[in-house]
Amino acid sequence: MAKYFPLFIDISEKTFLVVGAGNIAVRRILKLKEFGCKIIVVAKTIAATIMDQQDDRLILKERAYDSMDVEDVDYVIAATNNKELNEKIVWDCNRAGIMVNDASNYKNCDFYFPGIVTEEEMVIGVTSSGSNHRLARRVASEIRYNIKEVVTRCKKELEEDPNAEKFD
Ligand SMILES: C[C@@]1(CC(=O)O)c2cc3[nH]c(cc4nc(cc5[nH]c(cc(n2)[C@H]1CCC(=O)O)[C@@](C)(CC(=O)O)[C@@H]5CCC(=O)O)C(CC(=O)O)=C4CCC(=O)O)c(CCC(=O)O)c3CC(=O)O
Ligand SMILES: NC(=O)C1=CN([C@@H]2O[C@H](COP(=O)(O)OP(=O)(O)OC[C@H]3O[C@@H](n4cnc5c(N)ncnc54)[C@H](O)[C@@H]3O)[C@@H](O)[C@H]2O)C=CC1
Repeated sequence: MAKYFPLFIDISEKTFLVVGAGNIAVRRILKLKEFGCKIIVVAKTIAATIMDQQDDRLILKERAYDSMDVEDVDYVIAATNNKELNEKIVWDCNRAGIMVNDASNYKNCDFYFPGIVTEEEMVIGVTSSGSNHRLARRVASEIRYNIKEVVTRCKKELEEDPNAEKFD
């Protein structure tokens, strides 16, 4: 039975702390940015791709993580290449009652980061419930490829006949 429920949360007024700024963290930072939240990044080394994107919604702190960093944030993503450190971040968050995601250990996550597909106002999140990351990626990618056509066609059909339901 699937147990990860896709809550759609308004994060535009929320603050994320992302610890780490390598490949995985950057992928997530760029995706989160599309949803308008404030993001604080703490990392010993920050990837060049986001270095020039600093503004009042993306704060970059190039230094080692400190337990105090989880104070006053709403959600935390632990995405360093040090599993023990990610685990410590999870511990700090659990103690402070903050929702946390550990990119290196599916067992440590309060929430998963899904494969995300957006098309205009439509948002689709894909997860395999932590069971098969490659499959989640593949399925998200296939939906990404088809989404524009599906949304455009459904809109057109609804405009032509709002009562004609194709499927239940
Ligand atoms: C549980 C979860 C927790 C979380 O939220 O972090 C998690 C955990 C882990 N992923 C790992 C590996 C990989 N993850 C991917 C890809 C994605 N992983 C994503 C989400 C999640 N990953 C969460 C729910 C996953 C689910 O739904 O099943 C996606 C959907 C979203 C995103 O990451 O942006 C994104 C597709 C994005 C897209 O394309 O749309 C690939 C493929 C690739 O990158 O090409 C690989 C290599 C796999 C291989 O090679 O087999 C490892 C081992 C790390 C290590 O070995 O060190 C762990 C840790 C563990 O399993 O404990
Ligand atoms: N969930 C997912 O989709 C996937 C998760 N992973 C996991 O994600 C993690 C990160 O992987 P990558 O981004 O490829 O690593 P990376 O090596 O590209 O980046 C690691 C980042 O952690 C930072 N860091 C290390 N020690 C730190 C400290 N004490 N304080 C602050 N920052 C520190 C580094 O400065 C760097 O920015 C790994 O643990 C890996 O197991 C890997 C593949 C996919």
